[in-house]
Amino acid sequence: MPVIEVQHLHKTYGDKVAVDDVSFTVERGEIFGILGPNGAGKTTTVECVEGLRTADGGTLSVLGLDPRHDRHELRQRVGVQLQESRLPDRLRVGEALELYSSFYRTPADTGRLLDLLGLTHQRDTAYKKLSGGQQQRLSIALALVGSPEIAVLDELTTGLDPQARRDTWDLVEAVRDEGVTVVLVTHFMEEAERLCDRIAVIDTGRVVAIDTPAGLVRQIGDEQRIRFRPSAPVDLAQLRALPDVLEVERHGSQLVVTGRATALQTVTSFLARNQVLAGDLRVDQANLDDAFVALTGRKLD
Ligand SMILES: Nc1ncnc2c1ncn2[C@@H]1O[C@H](COP(=O)(O)OP(=O)(O)OP(=O)(O)O)[C@@H](O)[C@H]1O
Repeated sequence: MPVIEVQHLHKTYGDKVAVDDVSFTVERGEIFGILGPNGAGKTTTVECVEGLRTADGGTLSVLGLDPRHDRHELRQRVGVQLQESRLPDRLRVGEALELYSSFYRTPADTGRLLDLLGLTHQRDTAYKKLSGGQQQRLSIALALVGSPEIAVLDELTTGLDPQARRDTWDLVEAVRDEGVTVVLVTHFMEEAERLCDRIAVIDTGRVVAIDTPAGLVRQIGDEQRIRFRPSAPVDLAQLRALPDVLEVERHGSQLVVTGRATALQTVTSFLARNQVLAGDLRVDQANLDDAFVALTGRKLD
């Protein structure tokens, strides 16, 4: 049974339609991504799920509860990591965890949580002395301190350097391995691709696709792009006529061939037959970036 069911969610701010028509379900134990550009309506969607905002239309069920009426119960069972959360500068890590623990019926073991999030040595460190990555890890710890069944993490790696980002990804996987269902709001393609079991792609307040990362890429076909510099002139008409080749473009001295999955073998045999060498050969598979462009007609960043 799904732990979250959202159907035809609609939310406006004055005249502005923030969420037009969003539907999705999240199964227990998965990492579910909500991916889309800035302003797509991701945060508004999850805030309605958390009971922090009231939807204007649609139905919501979270752990069998209605966020509109059961906010207090949901707060005990859904951990929320807010975008850009800040704590008082002088509050120490251990103190913050003890304080937040006191809000919950079944608080987590804070020592274990510090250990899980790699903050054991920072227990007595004041918030303002923590690095960006450590502050982010603390905000995840605070989302988990009530032993939630679901954790909602919103833009959790924005502003982190690449290493801290990768460390945070490992942590999210560790959280899921503890049995927590994770809803991850992100506008980073790489993050969604690496972490999520399934992704809802949201654009201008609507869901444009829901699938696994590989499924989203499959939706746009298994095209590949082959780039090389031929050592001798190539007959482009013959190249275009090869099976599996969809398109051939010349970019200066480089040829770019777009083709189906087996196009590489076809193209390299053709070149060998014509005694042409393929210099600087590079093959790119379609990725989630290409899928996003195909689904929404524009790039994510
Ligand atoms: N409190 C508010 N009042 C008025 N408009 C708002 C409010 N909050 C969000 N919006 C607008 O609603 C739209 C959706 O915003 P939302 O924050 O849900 O998008 P998002 O996909 O989470 O974007 P971001 O990644 O930038 O947070 C945006 O156009 C935003 O400007």
